[in-house]
Amino acid sequence: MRPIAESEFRETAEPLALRAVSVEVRQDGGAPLRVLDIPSLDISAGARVALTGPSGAGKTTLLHLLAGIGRPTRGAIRWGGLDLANLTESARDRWRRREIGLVFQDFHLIPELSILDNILLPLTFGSAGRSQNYSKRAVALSERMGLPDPRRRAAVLSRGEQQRVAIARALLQDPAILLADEPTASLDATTGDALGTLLLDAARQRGATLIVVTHDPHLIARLDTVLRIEAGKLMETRP
Ligand SMILES: Nc1ncnc2c1ncn2[C@@H]1O[C@H](COP(=O)(O)OP(=O)(O)OP(=O)(O)O)[C@@H](O)[C@H]1O
Repeated sequence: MRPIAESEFRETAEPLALRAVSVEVRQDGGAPLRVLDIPSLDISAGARVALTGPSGAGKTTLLHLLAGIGRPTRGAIRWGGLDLANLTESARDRWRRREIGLVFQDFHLIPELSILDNILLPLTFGSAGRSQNYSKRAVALSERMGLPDPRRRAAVLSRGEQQRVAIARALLQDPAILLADEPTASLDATTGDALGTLLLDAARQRGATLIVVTHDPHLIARLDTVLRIEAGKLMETRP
């Protein structure tokens, strides 16, 4: 375990390599249950990847590992030269804030805060500060997402609107890595397609790596690679 130097943060996307990664959990003190088992996985920098598979297969577990949320029981998760499994929790937190735009399955919004303040939330924890530029960018993102008045509280938003706030927040700092857990799940087909376009455009313009957990066939068809997980194992890949 070691701290991380600021010089190790990257401005450009890096290839991803998993080696002998497994995750085991213990339920009610019973025997360890292996929920993820990936001998090897390589994803090139700037790739646009769909991660699919049945409920409980391990998709969210994998996405969280890639974001440095938790560590694998065994194995290496390397973004470029940086192995997340070797970092302390606080180093992983700082790395995530700098490098990752993450859309959680359950959004992680703060209900009492406005749309705008939720979009700006990552700056509260980072060193970037809440500059005028970011406020302008947050308002612009909110508009592009078709959200209502950005002063409205998150508590009163529909699920689909909350999902759009979560996506706007992930795009705020123009990250080199975009990870999204079912980002179109709460949306009708038209809005889902529009948000898919926003995510894909954001990734393309930035040259970011985009990895999306999704069951949405329209979104899957627009991504370059499909990874399928069943019972914690990678089953097939396209192309
Ligand atoms: N901390 C934990 N303790 C016990 N079981 C866990 C833990 N974390 C994950 N699991 C189990 O690991 C499996 C994979 O969960 P995960 O949330 O990654 O699945 P998923 O493919 O994202 O499912 P869904 O599509 O329903 O969101 C599930 O069976 C889940 O119950």
